[in-house]
Amino acid sequence: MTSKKVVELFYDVASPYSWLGFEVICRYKNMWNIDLKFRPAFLGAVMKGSGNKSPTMVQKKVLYMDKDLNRLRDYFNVPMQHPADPIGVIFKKGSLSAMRFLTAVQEREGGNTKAEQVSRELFLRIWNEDKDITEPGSLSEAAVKAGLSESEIKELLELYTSPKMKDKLRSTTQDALDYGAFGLPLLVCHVNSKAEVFFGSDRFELMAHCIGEKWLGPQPEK
Ligand SMILES: N[C@@H](CCC(=O)N[C@@H](CS)C(=O)NCC(=O)O)C(=O)O
Repeated sequence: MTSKKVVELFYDVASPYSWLGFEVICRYKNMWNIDLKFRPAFLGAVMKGSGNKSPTMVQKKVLYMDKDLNRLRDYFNVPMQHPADPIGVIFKKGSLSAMRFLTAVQEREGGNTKAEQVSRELFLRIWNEDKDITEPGSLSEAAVKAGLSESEIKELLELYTSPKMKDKLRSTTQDALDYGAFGLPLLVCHVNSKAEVFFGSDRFELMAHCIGEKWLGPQPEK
């Protein structure tokens, strides 16, 4: 049996395209011979660190993205709805607490299962239910829906604001920048000791080609 290729997914729940990339790679994680590693990162710091500017600074990009995301919702079968105030949600409230919380979930678990469930609940809160993701009560609601126990959640609420989790999120974000990130999602495939880096949720076909796997579209089981 050939060894599994490591694929890292850098994502932020404030990024709708990250949600699309996240759901697609989750659908393929057991179909492809890959070892998927979630890398919760902070988009604001990726933008700043790379000298990029948010696409929302350009009115025509905003109008295009609005249409693009509506089309992609059906194509990817991801239940995305725009929040009433996207700028307030993404920039004023932001995702720093949520990404620290996810960092803590992953650190505590040492694996992917709970991180996957809590990530999905946070994506749903912001991009489907138009609900807060900044307050401890909101993070805890997402964790309850993801099936975490009361005692796990209590521990996570103590852990996520710790210097250790802040440093961990910072270093993951730095890893993304070191791979050349200027936005998210970022997929990094390790092939023959080389890192192949893909930006966006629209590069899976090429990525599959590079790792020698078959691309069956964003809904492979349909
Ligand atoms: N074409 C990509 C676009 C991804 C994208 O626009 N991501 C945003 C965050 S939601 C970003 O980081 N943009 C930076 C840029 O476009 O320079 C896709 O379909 O996934």
